[in-house]
Amino acid sequence: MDYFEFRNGEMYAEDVSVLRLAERHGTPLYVYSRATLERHFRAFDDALAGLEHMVCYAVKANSNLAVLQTLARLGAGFDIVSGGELQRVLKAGGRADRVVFSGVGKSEDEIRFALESGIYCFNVESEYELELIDVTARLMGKRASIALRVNPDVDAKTHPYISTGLKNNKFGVDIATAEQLYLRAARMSGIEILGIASHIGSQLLEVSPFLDALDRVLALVRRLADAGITMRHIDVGGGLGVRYHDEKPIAPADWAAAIKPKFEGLPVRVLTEPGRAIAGNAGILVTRVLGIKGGEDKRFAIVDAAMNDLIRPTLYQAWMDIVPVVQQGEGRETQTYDIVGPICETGDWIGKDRALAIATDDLLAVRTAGAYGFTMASNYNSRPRAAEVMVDGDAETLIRARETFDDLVRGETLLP
Ligand SMILES: Cc1ncc(COP(=O)(O)O)c(C=O)c1O
Ligand SMILES: N[C@@H](CCCC[NH3+])C(=O)O
Repeated sequence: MDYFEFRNGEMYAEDVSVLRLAERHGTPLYVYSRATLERHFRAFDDALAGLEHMVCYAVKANSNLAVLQTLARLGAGFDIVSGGELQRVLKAGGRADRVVFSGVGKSEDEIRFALESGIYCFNVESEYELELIDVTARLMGKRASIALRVNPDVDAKTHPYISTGLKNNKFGVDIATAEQLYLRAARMSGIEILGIASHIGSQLLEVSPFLDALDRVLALVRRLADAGITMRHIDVGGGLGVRYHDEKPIAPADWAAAIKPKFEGLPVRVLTEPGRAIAGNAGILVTRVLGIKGGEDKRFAIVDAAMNDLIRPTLYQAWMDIVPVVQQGEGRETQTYDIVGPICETGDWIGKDRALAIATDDLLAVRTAGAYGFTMASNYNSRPRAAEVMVDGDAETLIRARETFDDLVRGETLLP
């Protein structure tokens, strides 16, 4: 559910007209709803009530500072995958001691920055990384808290590009060899073992892969306990899906109800790292129809948003809902369009074969664009990145200004 609704045929973001937002801030424009972000975070937090837990919002989904600040104020933890994301969390007022640092390729600089900042835990993804964290921590006179991110080899039944927990995915430590690595870690003086993590993929629409992965993780937890290594937390990774089209997402409460019995009698803290399920439906991308071309065989609506603004359709053949911001019948016949951007790539499309009653200058909203929208944007074709606006009730704040042409050449040097 979200707070983008139609009133008298016109789309509203909470209590603000999307048409007005586009007039004020131009297009393409990302619009976020603060109430939606808050409600989704609370849905996870409430669902895990009764268990000691920490909901670590996956910053990669949407790292706008105001988004992070909104969640930090609710007491969120954060899942980061780079030093840049840590910087953003700290700048937004997030607490370092609620940060877990995932990612397959942490650099020494990033590890040092995380240790200096006092993060809660590194999710370690390989033996060489464990060694690097150990050495770095010792040189700094510190001990690094870690969890091993184990790869449970479970099919999450999602798009191959966003599956993370299969043996042939690059993520994590093979669960079969993890016990040996824990035993090594236990002997490292720069390392303190805190827990165990796994992550099986994103946009998951079934609970069973979570349960399969958890069973494998818990079997390892028991073996480790026998070896004298106790886990203080278990990070149950795997991102709940959202509705882009006709998917039936799992509610956080149902997910929590399914996993809770597994933790009965286990004195551990439960962590989870939702990104898309918190931010996805909290955002739309507003774009203007620049013109229409083609005829009977093929019609294109050229819009001012492109794959540099929203790459999900191009990258994953993702279906994203596209709706007119103002539903107006007059002078508009419903036709089938490919909705394409101005970028010089055949693959630059936002939607294909969409039946829409639209005309030049109309505004369209791409729904469920709050996650992996702006964060995956680029300057390809030297296009300035879009502005971002946060709506809160009937108030709005420009939380990131549109880039200018000057921004596009800033920081570069001509040869002498
Ligand atoms: C380790 C880790 N944490 C969190 C996420 C966020 O996933 P989602 O946005 O599906 O919740 C991902 C993405 O797959 C991930 O790999
Ligand atoms: N960027 C992906 C999800 C990646 C999840 C992170 N491992 C998407 O837009 O669906």
